[in-house]
Amino acid sequence: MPSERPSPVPLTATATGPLKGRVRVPGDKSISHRALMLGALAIGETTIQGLLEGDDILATVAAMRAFGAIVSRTEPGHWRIKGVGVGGFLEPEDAIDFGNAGTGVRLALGLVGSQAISATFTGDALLRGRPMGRILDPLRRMGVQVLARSKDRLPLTIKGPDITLPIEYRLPVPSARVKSAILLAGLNTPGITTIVEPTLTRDHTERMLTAFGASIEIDSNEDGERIVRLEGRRDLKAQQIVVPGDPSSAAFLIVAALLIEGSDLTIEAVLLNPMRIGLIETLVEMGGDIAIDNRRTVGGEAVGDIRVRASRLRGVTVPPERAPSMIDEYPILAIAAAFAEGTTVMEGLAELRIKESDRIAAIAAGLLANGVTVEEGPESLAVTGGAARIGGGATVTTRLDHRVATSFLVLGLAGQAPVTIDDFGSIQTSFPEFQALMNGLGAHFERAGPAAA
Ligand SMILES: O=C(O)C1=C[C@@H](OP(=O)(O)O)[C@@H](O)[C@H](O)C1
Ligand SMILES: C=C(OP(=O)(O)O)C(=O)O
Repeated sequence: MPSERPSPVPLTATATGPLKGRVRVPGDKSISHRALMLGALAIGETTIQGLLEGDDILATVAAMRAFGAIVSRTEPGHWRIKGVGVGGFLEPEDAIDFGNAGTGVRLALGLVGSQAISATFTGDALLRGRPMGRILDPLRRMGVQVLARSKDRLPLTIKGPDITLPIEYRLPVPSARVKSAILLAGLNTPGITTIVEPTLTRDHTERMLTAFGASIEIDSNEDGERIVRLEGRRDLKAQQIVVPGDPSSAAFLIVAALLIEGSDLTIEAVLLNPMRIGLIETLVEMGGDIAIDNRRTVGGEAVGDIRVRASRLRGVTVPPERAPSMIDEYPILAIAAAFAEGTTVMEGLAELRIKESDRIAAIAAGLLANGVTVEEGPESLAVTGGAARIGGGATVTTRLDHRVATSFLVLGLAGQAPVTIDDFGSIQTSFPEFQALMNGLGAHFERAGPAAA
């Protein structure tokens, strides 16, 4: 299991030539977690093609096995999962270790919370430090018991009642994971579980529940808020799922191609769910030459090929209401902003303080170390770009955060001087192929010795 990480290994990225050709990125992380979880509850055998094989998803595979689902890998990216039926999870013998996977554990707490079993969840040091209260509070209202040594942090044990209560829950924060955890708990809850969503968030759970044959309705109320109603205790039917490319991974290639002169890169078969494309919208506003070809629908999700040509960017103000559609992309947007003419202001970033790391602080410190002008606010970041020389051999502290690590490697590839990250191990969680894929496009990375303590 990924809980104890190997010693950190620094990696240096140096300026690379134009990125050209056609590439694919690994499967979407959000959809990969959900496909395994719904497959584990469905009747019959679900097949998944294009599953992300990063550490986060492998932790979900192990968890679904521990609850009784039969999961096998038939070839790279191809998996089969035989479900146990709604309400059929077995009580696991050992603690379920989610490593670094914040999404995995939060969705699983919901999925397992309404089963009449007891299960203990844990994770690596970073995950044990992250708050789980926003998931546990609604689960407690459904009747789930929670036992935690330290308030609402891992490791913790949950015990589902014989019959969970359906709730109506108005999301206090725009979080797809909170919404999804409650809907997953609703699957084994008699009656109707209702979510009121004042601000839209990614809707992969709703789309996939529909595909698996759940009884789910989506509506809006007179205030324009989105209402999701799920009737529980209905069978799910196994599906054949094709996971599109992860736009949050494609984001690194998109920005690299925009910044590196002479690039003309196409990233094929990327998920284009409207709640995931805020970064593309922002980069186009900044003057990025980005075109979408071959638009199609795959398994109920919009997909397309993204063609990116190197462009001169200018700073913009990114409105706070766009945050849910690009929440994991601010680190790489900040790198793009460092090369843009003028200042890019990013607002409404409160959620970034509680991701794998405090991402506002991590990005600001990394950019400052590389000579970029940054202003950090409690919920905002302003980056002034266009400096003559970006990078300078500075070592960036990634705080074990995969998005921070990958973003600063892109800075090194696009900048005038090399950039070193203190550890590239975290990239395994979401984009294990990053280095090989970039090498294939001509990029060069150098491994240094172990990081100084
Ligand atoms: O639902 C999901 O799969 C995710 C939702 C987002 O988190 P929040 O829902 O907490 O905003 C995102 O940051 C995370 O990487 C994945
Ligand atoms: C926040 C993220 O995910 P998680 O919390 O699942 O690690 C992310 O992938 O950027």
